[in-house]
Amino acid sequence: MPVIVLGGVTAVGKTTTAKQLKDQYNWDYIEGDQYHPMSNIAKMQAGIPLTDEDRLPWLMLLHEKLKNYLTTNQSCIITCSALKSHYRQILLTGSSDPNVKVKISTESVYIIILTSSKDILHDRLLQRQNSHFMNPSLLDSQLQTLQLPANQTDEPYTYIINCDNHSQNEIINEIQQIIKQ
Ligand SMILES: Nc1ncnc2c1ncn2[C@@H]1O[C@H](COP(=O)(O)OP(=O)(O)OP(=O)(O)O)[C@@H](O)[C@H]1O
Ligand SMILES: O=C(O)[C@H](O)[C@@H](O)[C@H](O)[C@H](O)CO
Repeated sequence: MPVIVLGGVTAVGKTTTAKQLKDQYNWDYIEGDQYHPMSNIAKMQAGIPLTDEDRLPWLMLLHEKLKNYLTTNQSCIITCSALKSHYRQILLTGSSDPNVKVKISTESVYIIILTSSKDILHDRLLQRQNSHFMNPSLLDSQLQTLQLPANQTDEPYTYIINCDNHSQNEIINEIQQIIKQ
């Protein structure tokens, strides 16, 4: 039973893709943004980038969710930017100590980072700026913070999908291929 974390910078399509997967498979769906403390939402609204410290309690909460789904062998899609390798490690270990080893079984975990070009993201952010808390001015810092896995050996559970020139159905197909492997 897969537990999928959909990551990537703001406006890359995490929520859109998660909702389509939920509708298609009837899997549970956890919208990561709903677990940010209000202080984080206020910072993002004000155009202030989150720090590692700001993100830590949020990542820990999402780790608990992920762990519960894995231990009860239920499927779930979690949206969570998971921009840095260290954040993905926290999602899996529940600890910010890089020396703590992953204790959960990662064979059903798929952290899928969606990517897209800055121009596309910029246009999307401007289009939705009156209906979403995220301040479009944060795009640069999101892209600077994004750290893709160096190689599959370092992060065997992390995958990347470049969404440019892909229809929504093609993105879903790529995810289906990843979880079938
Ligand atoms: N593949 C796509 N093609 C065209 N538009 C898209 C695509 N995916 C998402 N969008 C649009 O881009 C905007 C951002 O999408 P979405 O909310 O899914 O991104 P997100 O990664 O969840 O963003 P955030 O993390 O900032 O909440 C929405 O207006 C959505 O309709
Ligand atoms: O790690 C982060 O900086 C945040 O999670 C952001 O990515 C936002 O929550 C999201 O993009 C807005 O929806």
